Amino acid sequence: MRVVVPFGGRSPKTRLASFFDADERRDFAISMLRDVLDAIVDAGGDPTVVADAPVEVEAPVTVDDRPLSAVVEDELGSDDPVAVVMADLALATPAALTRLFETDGDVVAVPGLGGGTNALVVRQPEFSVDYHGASILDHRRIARDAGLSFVELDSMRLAIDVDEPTDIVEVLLHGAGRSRAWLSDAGVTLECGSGRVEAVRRRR
Ligand SMILES: Nc1nc2c(ncn2[C@@H]2O[C@H](COP(=O)(O)OP(=O)(O)OP(=O)(O)O)[C@@H](O)[C@H]2O)c(=O)[nH]1
Ligand SMILES: C[C@H](OP(=O)(O)O)C(=O)O
Repeated sequence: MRVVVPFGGRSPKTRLASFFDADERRDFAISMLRDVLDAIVDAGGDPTVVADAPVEVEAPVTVDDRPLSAVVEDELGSDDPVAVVMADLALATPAALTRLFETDGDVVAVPGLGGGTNALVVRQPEFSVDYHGASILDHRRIARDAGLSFVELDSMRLAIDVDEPTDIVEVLLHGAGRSRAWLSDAGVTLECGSGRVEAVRRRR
């Protein structure tokens, strides 16, 4: 399946600014992108990165600096199915993505923690995207208004997009690829106190 991977590489992961400076955030974002691309290829997908600035990865990259929804919208609209998988799904595995690609429905969506839409499979050209905010609600409505079936996939590995420091905890707990290694190299570890487990950074 054709898989579009949007990547905002100019100023990524601003919500992690309490942990990482701008260069580090870009480096970490590229590590996650590479993990996601590997998982897509291992799941039999054919990825294209649609980025707002050039980035060197082992997949074709289209550079387009228009807003996210506009660039993804341009990738939809054909009769062939297309998937959209966000670049910050550091826990994505081939098995989780295979399940996504094989789930039936005019539109299959993986809700992200907090209301986003972490992944989509679109099999009907009448669907359109509206990202940001609680986009899962918008995507449900857009599908319903177009008379399309909208199937939501419950997947822990695809529901966690790495936006906030609490998401870093999940990468340290469950991650295996470059993203987890990058965090360890940056001195980020888990701190288990009396409350919820936290990520902390020991600066060197
Ligand atoms: N092509 C493209 N992709 C984007 C853009 N903004 C975000 N993305 C991608 O869309 C997905 C979700 O991004 P967000 O988590 O909302 O944004 P972010 O810039 O990575 O992080 P924040 O600065 O914390 O909002 C990720 O794959 C981003 O790389 C954009 O303007 N253009
Ligand atoms: C782009 C946005 O991502 P989030 O800000 O939820 O990470 C969304 O999924 O609508």
